[in-house]
Amino acid sequence: MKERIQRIVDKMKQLSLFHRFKSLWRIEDTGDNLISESPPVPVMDIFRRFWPYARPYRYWIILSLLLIALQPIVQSGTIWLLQVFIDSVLTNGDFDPLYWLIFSYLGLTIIHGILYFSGTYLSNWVGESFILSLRKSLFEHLQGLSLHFFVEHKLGDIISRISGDIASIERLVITGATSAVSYLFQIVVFTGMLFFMEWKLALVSLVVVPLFYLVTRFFSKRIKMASRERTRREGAINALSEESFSNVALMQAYNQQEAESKRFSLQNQRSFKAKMLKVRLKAAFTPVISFIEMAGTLVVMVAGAWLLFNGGITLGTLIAFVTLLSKLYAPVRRLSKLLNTIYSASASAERVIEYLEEKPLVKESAYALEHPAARIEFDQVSFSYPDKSKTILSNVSFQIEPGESVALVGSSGVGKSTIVKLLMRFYDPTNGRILLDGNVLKGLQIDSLRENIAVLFQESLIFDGTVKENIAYGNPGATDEEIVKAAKFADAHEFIRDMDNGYDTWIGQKGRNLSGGQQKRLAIARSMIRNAPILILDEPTEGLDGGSERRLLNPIKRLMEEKATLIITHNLRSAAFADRILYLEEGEVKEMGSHEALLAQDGKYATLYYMQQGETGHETAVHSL
Ligand SMILES: Nc1ncnc2c1ncn2[C@@H]1O[C@H](COP(=O)(O)OP(=O)(O)OP(=O)(O)O)[C@@H](O)[C@H]1O
Repeated sequence: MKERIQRIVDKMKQLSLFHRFKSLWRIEDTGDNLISESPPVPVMDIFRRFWPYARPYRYWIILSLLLIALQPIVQSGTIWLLQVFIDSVLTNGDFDPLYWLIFSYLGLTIIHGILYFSGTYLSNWVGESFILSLRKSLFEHLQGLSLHFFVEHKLGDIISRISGDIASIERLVITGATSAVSYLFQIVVFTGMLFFMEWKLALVSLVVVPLFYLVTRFFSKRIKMASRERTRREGAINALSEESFSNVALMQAYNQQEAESKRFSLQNQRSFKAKMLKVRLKAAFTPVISFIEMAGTLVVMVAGAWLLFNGGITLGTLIAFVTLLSKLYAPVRRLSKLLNTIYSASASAERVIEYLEEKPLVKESAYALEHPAARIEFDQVSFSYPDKSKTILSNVSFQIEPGESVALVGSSGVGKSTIVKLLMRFYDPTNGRILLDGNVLKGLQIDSLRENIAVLFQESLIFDGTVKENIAYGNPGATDEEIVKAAKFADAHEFIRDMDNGYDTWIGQKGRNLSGGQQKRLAIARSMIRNAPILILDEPTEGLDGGSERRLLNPIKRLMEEKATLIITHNLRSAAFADRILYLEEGEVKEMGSHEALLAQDGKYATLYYMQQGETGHETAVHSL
């Protein structure tokens, strides 16, 4: 016998049945962290964290609870009317109460309808208003985070948290809390009635309460795990879709559709597995709870029968007790199910809390700078990116006087764009100071600093809107005349006029309906209309052919007039017309001076310059301007 059992156990091990059964209820660790898990937060802390958003609606929540609670009372009234109808009208043949019975029945049905409509409408209104204010505040919070946050996090996942995860929190804070209150209320009332009816049997019926608790805890924990996995995978699916479709040209040009589909399917399969685990858990939960309920009822019936035969209670009390017990189990079951919903919603809440806890890297200050002359000074500035050990800039010092232009040149990755990011306060220096008109940048209100800067990014950032809207982005209060003037300055007026709807032409997502040069000129017009005393030009002629480049140089020079300008460029023809040039190497300023002075110095700048001239094979465009 012992051997036979051992053989069965061995066979089970061989088939790894036990392991397979266990793995049916677990999330397998795939080690794939496309979107990492958010830190766990206890449910009560989540509730406390989000309650302030629901607080303004607390009286409406109470009213909707009342409306919901009144509905079963009215329904019970209609059942009572039916009883009166059967007992008085049908059984006794007394037709007197018939008229008031009919009117009362109609009246109660109308009242029930009104209660149902107002209760449903109000509870949904409260829920949606909560989502509205939470989503708005998360959006505003994210807008205030540093650029670094958006470098570190996937855009698709951010969108998935703003849209899907936010809505789940409502199920926890509003629907969850209000339903929990109403179920608890029913449980307290029914338990009180059971004790009032027969306290000994009531005590016996409580035997299964710890079982309810343990089973619910077991399932809730696993449902939460599955929900965390599911929301994480949904974030990954969004992130992959966003990435693939925003690089659709690259994907198609390199025939990467299949590889992208594989990556996408993998995340979908993991999301599917997590969802199926959740379904298994939820589907298994209901029969397990029913089994406990039945066990509780059986225990009560056995104890009741014993009490009945020993003269402790009457048969009527026993039947009424068991009927009432089944009424108690309904809210208990609902409460247990609700706990599962709350735990699964808490997985989404953790993802939102993770973002809400993020703080901007740069601290805001109160001092707003008005109309600066724009004298910029970098004083022994050193910098490393957060959590990175590599020093990107070390002891960089230079000044830009009002109206002066300075070009930053040097090989790729030397830290030119990083200097701009520091000037715009996307980051603060690790050491040293940056000053504007003698004020340390860290002590200035960020908005007031950026209001005084017009920036022409390397990649012309065009958004889905009209030509007019894209130019006016630099100064939302600009008049039509000012927009046209800026476009003329930027040599953009001609091509805009030739478009189907002129300045009202829709230019499509990321300006895909425009050529590279046209996008650049629109971006110049936008910088122009800002009329800020500081100008930053990041690779202004990058990616343009010689003709387009020459056409752009004039508007750029016009844009630079009377502004403190910082130009980043690899193209030394564009650098040459700056008043001063800073040659950077390994995060340090190696040479500084005018184009002519640096050529006379015959150092690294001069070598690079002559090398480029040799490559392009023609004289500097500067002299031809
Ligand atoms: N967000 C970031 N986190 C960590 N390192 C970064 C980050 N951004 C840039 N770097 C690193 O900082 C260094 C300087 O980058 P930066 O963009 O300033 O160079 P650059 O001189 O402007 O280069 P390019 O001429 O190619 O545009 C590079 O080594 C880059 O890898």
